Amino acid sequence: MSDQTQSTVSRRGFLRAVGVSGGAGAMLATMGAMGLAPSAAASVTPAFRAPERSDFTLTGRSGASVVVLGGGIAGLTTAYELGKAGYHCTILEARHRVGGRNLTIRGGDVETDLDGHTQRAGFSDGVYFNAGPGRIAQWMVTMDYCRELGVPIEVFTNQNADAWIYNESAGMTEPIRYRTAKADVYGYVSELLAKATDQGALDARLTTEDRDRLLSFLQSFGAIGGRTSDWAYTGTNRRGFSAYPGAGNEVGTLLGTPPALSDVFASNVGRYFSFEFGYDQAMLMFQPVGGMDQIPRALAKAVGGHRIRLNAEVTGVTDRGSQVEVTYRQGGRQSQITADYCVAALPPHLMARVPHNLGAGVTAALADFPVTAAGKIGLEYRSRWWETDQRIYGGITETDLDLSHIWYPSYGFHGKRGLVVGYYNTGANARAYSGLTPEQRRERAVSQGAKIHGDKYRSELVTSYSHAWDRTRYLEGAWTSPRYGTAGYNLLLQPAGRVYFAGDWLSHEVAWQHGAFVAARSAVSSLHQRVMAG
Ligand SMILES: Cc1cc2nc3c(=O)[nH]c(=O)nc-3n(C[C@H](O)[C@H](O)[C@H](O)COP(=O)(O)OP(=O)(O)OC[C@H]3O[C@@H](n4cnc5c(N)ncnc54)[C@H](O)[C@@H]3O)c2cc1C
Ligand SMILES: CC(C)CC(=O)C(=O)O
Repeated sequence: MSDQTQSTVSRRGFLRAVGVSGGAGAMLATMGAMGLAPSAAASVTPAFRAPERSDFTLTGRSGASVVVLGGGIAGLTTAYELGKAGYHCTILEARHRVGGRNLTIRGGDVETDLDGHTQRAGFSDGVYFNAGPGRIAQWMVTMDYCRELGVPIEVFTNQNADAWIYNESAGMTEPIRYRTAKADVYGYVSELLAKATDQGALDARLTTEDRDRLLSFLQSFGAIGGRTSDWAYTGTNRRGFSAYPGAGNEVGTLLGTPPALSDVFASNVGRYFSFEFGYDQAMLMFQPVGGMDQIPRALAKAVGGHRIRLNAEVTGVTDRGSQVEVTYRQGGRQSQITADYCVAALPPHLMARVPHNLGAGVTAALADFPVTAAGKIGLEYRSRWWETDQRIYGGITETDLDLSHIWYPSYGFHGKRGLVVGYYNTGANARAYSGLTPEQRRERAVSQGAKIHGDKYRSELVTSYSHAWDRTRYLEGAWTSPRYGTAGYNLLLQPAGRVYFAGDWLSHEVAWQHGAFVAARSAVSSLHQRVMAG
């Protein structure tokens, strides 16, 4: 999904979550962001409460049997929650490990993709690479599962004033720090708006009181001069220093004067600023200590290893009326399992290919989820030069290169080695990388990243591992774009006979584990209600 779509959806989602709709909500959010007087807002604003802890329990117990297809977050959660209520669940997972897209790569891990490229990760002890999910927002139910399952968490730095922005297509030859880019963009935008306001251009929209409040807000927001200096932006220490202030009379050396207004806008650095406003990407964000796969590992432990069959590829689903029969291939042999119910938690485009007797409408609906490609590379370095030489401790560098984003680790600060995510891209950029060999991907990522970070980006590199989600067997994509509101989407929210569906693709939080958790809860609730009704 595009950044624009993402942020539009994000804002709408936020307002809906706090029970504010339409123009009033937008106005209040804008006023809040501007720090304007809340007097009018207070009378119409419901309390802006954070979502409370969201633990889940089914009321009543059952000994019914359930076969769960897929051991990703949704499949594991299904078995975990039903298991708490007494059900007998068996998970069939095609891969050699649970977790699905929640995949953490460590030294010694071996993965072969659909093109036959085999990679054995050579990462050092203690170094890991989250090839799929990397961050969790505070409000997400994922946090509740971490708490309930005893998975320790730590802050994931999703935004860093000292990380870089690099827009090669705008003619930049040097990266610029986020803090510098922000100071200049906010400064010039504030200057323009203050001038327009003061010259009366907005009088139809503003009362005299509004105008004064807006001008006062802009002065502090953009660090601009006052009326006597025509609200000019001339730079500020928010841009940073080339030599930071020190002892005695060392006042420091400011990072020069800002480029001209027109050059700042031409550099297009401002396109990245809205990211951190997203309700799903705003700091603080979190990650499990030791790797994202601590979540599926903990779920699998709670479910019980004896209930999980790995390397078990589902090959058929037949609803027999009073039971469901599932065939699967494991160790070169076809096997069969029969249960009272089935929860299918496979990616929809793959479930569509599994032979079944649930009807052509179900197949058509499952096949109607457009799939997005995404890819990441983990680059292990023998030194943490981004911390020692560039003073970047976590966070993300944004670029218009085809590598898109570079992530610095949010763990192991000041350690000996560390892992940088050298690209995290989607769509056409991801497909361009997934069509390469792992060696070619690494070369492309390193030669691009070196434009921003210099020679050490290559010379300090020890080893790498890249993951192409569209070329990953049993997943064949990073996430889908559901066609919400269509008959097909709604059909899959209902059981097809004794078969229920679950996965992030049946939620409004696609591409987030939160979506997989809540979709599993929904399927489980619906199944349990039916069982309890007898
Ligand atoms: C690059 C990337 C970045 C992401 N970033 C984040 C993030 O920062 N934070 C976040 O919370 N989420 C993130 N996500 C999304 C998150 O990974 C998913 O929402 C979540 O893991 C989906 O879980 P699921 O159980 O619905 O599906 P899946 O993980 O797709 O599980 C489906 C399972 O079915 C199995 N399967 C497939 N075919 C068969 C078969 N025939 N028989 C048996 N089993 C089969 C698969 O092996 C898999 O285990 C990201 C995803 C990607 C790819
Ligand atoms: C497209 C994003 C929403 C995927 C994701 O969950 C993430 O990288 O944070």
